[in-house]
Amino acid sequence: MKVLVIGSGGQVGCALLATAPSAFTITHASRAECDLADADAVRALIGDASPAIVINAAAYTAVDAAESDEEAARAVNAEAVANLVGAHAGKLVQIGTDFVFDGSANRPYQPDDERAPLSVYGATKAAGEDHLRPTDLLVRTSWVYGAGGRNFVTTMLRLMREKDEVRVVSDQIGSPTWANGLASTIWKLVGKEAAGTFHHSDAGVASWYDFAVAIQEEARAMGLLDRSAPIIPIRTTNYPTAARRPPFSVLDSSATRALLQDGYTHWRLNLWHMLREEKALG
Ligand SMILES: NC(=O)C1=CN([C@@H]2O[C@H](COP(=O)(O)OP(=O)(O)OC[C@H]3O[C@@H](n4cnc5c(N)ncnc54)[C@H](OP(=O)(O)O)[C@@H]3O)[C@@H](O)[C@H]2O)C=CC1
Ligand SMILES: Cc1cn([C@H]2C[C@H](O)[C@@H](COP(=O)(O)OP(=O)(O)O[C@H]3O[C@@H](C)C(=O)[C@@H](O)[C@H]3O)O2)c(=O)[nH]c1=O
Repeated sequence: MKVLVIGSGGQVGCALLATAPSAFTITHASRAECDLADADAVRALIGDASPAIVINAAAYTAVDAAESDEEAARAVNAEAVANLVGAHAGKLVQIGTDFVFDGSANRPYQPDDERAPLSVYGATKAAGEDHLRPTDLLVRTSWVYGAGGRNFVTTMLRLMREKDEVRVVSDQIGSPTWANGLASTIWKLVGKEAAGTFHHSDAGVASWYDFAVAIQEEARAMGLLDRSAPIIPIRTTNYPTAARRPPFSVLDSSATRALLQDGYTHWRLNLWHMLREEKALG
């Protein structure tokens, strides 16, 4: 079966290419090959590739920059999804975010829970979800990181090498998720011909502070960091950002796990796997 992976230069796009099962014939396109905001370019790409399934891993993911760049964020996160649906009669697989929720829940978010995004990024991603058809597949995930990508883990490793101390918010709770595990779940859902909305996050919850502490501990243990910087827990109000973020955005992935009949992997174990890959990249 022919699958076109769009956004192949991003961290999830790379992970999808790295984990693609041999049963699928993969073609892929990066931003340089197709600007998703250009409806004609999208039509041409899909016409040339003639895939059965399109996986869209491209997005405007700069959460703070989106607050002052709404048009560009909407073009990629929402209008491009409409362009893809318009150009492709077969299944579209779209990747969604925990940031469509406002974080006021006192239990993990279910796929059909009400969305109430706090940020432009979250709002434009929610608008993108609204373009999907019942036959399409939406996989929402959270706090994604992959080796070689731009993400919280690689930012922390840099700050821990450069700074005398690192201050990290301890009052935003979520589930860090390894891009490779997410990609494997997407391929399994595609293999099962799943449609509708599914959640996939790694098991366990953490604050960004907890995550930073684990990153330093694991990176020190495997020799990826040769010094430790004090990590100071702070409140969100003491780390002002352009975008508001949900204080609690844990996703309930149990329906996904039940359908796939596979287990959860704890985020800390997947962090170790990612750091091993990061070390191998040098
Ligand atoms: N990162 C995270 O924590 C989370 C991500 N997600 C979702 O997962 C998906 C993948 O994210 P992730 O891999 O982390 O993000 P990345 O930022 O690593 O990758 C996104 C890719 O999209 C490309 N892109 C941006 N604009 C366009 C455009 N106009 N046309 C074509 N390509 C474009 C980027 O290219 P370039 O680099 O050249 O700009 C980049 O290669 C997204 O839908 C995101 O919303 C969901 C939850 C958490
Ligand atoms: C770099 C840094 C960030 N922070 C805070 C800011 C923020 O509240 C939190 C995470 O920061 P980041 O900007 O790295 O991550 P952020 O871009 O908010 O991550 C989000 O990205 C989008 C794409 C998603 O879909 C979400 O699931 C989520 O992963 O940590 C600190 O407290 N100290 C620091 O030194």
